[in-house]
Amino acid sequence: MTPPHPEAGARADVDAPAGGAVRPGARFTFLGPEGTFTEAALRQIPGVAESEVTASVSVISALAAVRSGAADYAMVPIENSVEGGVSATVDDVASGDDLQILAEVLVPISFVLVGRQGVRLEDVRRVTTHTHAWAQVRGWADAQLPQAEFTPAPSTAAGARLLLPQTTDDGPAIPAFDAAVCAPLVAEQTGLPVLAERIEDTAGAVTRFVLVGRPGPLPAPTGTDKTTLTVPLPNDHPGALLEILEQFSTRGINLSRIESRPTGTGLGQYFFSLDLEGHLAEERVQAALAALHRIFPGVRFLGSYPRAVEREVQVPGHMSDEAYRRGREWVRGLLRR
Ligand SMILES: O=C(O)C(=O)Cc1ccccc1
Repeated sequence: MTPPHPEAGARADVDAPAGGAVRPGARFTFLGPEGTFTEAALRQIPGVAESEVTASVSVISALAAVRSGAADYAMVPIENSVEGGVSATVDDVASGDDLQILAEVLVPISFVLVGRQGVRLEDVRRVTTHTHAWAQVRGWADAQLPQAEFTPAPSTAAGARLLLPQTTDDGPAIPAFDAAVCAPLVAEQTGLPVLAERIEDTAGAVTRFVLVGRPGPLPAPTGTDKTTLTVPLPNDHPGALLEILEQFSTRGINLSRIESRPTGTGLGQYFFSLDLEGHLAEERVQAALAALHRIFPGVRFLGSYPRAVEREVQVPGHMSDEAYRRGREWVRGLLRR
């Protein structure tokens, strides 16, 4: 198992009472199979070791299992410090039945190249792995494996398993791939030989994973929280992006991620996926969301949850809950005159 990142951590608590994150006896799923970075993220959630855990073959099927009730929570990758957003996750949570993020987990990422039995580094021609892993080793592969052709796999661990001895009805078959890029743990789990270690182009890369459930009570505010939203961007609304940003800026709300994604309905149709620093329990966050909803009724709330890296949110004095309350009371007083 990948050791926890020094800054990693998730405060979802399986024993948490109502208002806490994860229910006891919950069933979990993750982007599998055994040995993915996503599994390493899931194992950081307290109580998972004693819970029912099943592997899903893709992000989409993990989230579908939560929507259908086949699982209560899914761990999926959402963002990488080198490669950016994981589109399968960002897009899937933005449409269909509502889902809710309950926790985030950071996992440090380092890759090895494993080979099928008997293959040497210089013989590698066909490589497979997850597209996000390939994007993070492309420079190394260009230099060390200039002849190699890349084919995407559903996950790093799924790609590595394609190198194991295969048998068909006609007897043993040579695997379709020579090598795969995966976590060091997968080499231990499968016994596949390691052809090269630490092959990532950028040392210190971190992937952010989210634990997703069906809509329910919010994890309690901790003072170091994040809220995730998606906002459709009407293309007949001049200044729409500026108006979205203004709702946060005028309320002193910092954004920690913002990315645009095509809606898939036609060229020029986009939505924004963003994380803001703060919790829905805070007045300034409520005010920003209410304003966003007036202007963009399609805004979707995807959860408020503790940040993996604790960093107290600095709220300007005039944006505090107390300042909002005083303002409201003053106006009410005027109406009572
Ligand atoms: O394929 C995996 O192991 C995953 O969990 C997805 C992924 C791939 C590459 C970097 C981080 C996460």
